[in-house]
Amino acid sequence: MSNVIIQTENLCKQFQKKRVLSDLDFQVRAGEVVGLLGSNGSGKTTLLKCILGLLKTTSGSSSVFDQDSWDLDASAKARIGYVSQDFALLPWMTVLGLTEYTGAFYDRWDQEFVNLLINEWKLDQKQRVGTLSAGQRQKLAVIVALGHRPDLLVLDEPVASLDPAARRQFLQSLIEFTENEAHTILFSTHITSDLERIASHVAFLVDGNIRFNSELDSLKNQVKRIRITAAENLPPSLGLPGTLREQIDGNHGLLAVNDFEALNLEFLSREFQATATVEDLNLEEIFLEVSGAPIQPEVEAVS
Ligand SMILES: Nc1ncnc2c1ncn2[C@@H]1O[C@H](COP(=O)(O)OP(=O)(O)OP(=O)(O)O)[C@@H](O)[C@H]1O
Repeated sequence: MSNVIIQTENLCKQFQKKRVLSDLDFQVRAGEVVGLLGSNGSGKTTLLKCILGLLKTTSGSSSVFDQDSWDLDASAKARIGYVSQDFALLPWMTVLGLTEYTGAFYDRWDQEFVNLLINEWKLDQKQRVGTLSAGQRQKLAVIVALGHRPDLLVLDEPVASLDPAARRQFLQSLIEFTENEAHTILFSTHITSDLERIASHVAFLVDGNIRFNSELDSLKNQVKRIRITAAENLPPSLGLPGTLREQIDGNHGLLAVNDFEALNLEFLSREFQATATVEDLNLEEIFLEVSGAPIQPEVEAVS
């Protein structure tokens, strides 16, 4: 059996004349916790909805559990948990009532696990859903999505309304959820620190396409910032492979590269009599480099 859970090939999504996703290839394998990072309006929600068959792709293909996303059968749908950004919960029900009501739709609903999460996340079982705060409602929506212990959990900005303590607790529960059983999680976020805490893989959505989709650690080994000081003025471009950004100012250069391991630093000293300092980047800095957003480090070498 294939361990590919999600697969898109040449996926395009257009709204009227506006192209949001363009020839997008993406893969998520069993057991991965993938954080989808992208700026506002980059198409994260659109991609998640195409994957889940809630939006029809304009062209290309998308599948989940080897089934066409647009044509998922009931058994495939039962293996998915999804929390959208604009989730709706029945306001007149109590917290407990809503979970029990939802559970009736699933064969493998785990009310004991649900009750545990309600307690851990400090929700009041008897409170009416309509009177919950935005953060409490978000917690409940996630609990409802977890109750049938889905093989694939898709969360669109799951922590947007949660305060830092609640975010930490939520992420801890999510980690436990994935550690105990082989679950696959795809979640979109713009909070890179959360992503660093729980994701095994990171995918950047930039200009309608997935720019990187790799393990978090290997991403950090690949993408580096390099400060160069040469004996004489440097040319406008050093022509290094995998350059994401290049700023040259006289004999100083500041580069970001996406394949540091393949880079031959000796070439720099030979060609330009240059010395190079290599800097590690955190995930936020990597995203800014990959997405081509303006960033501010000085070109001058640090002493
Ligand atoms: N139904 C729609 N009709 C027309 N345009 C749409 C529709 N849905 C989304 N869009 C547009 O597609 C683009 C991507 O939107 P999407 O909601 O997928 O982005 P996002 O990355 O999830 O953004 P955010 O981080 O702000 O939630 C936006 O420019 C949005 O205006």
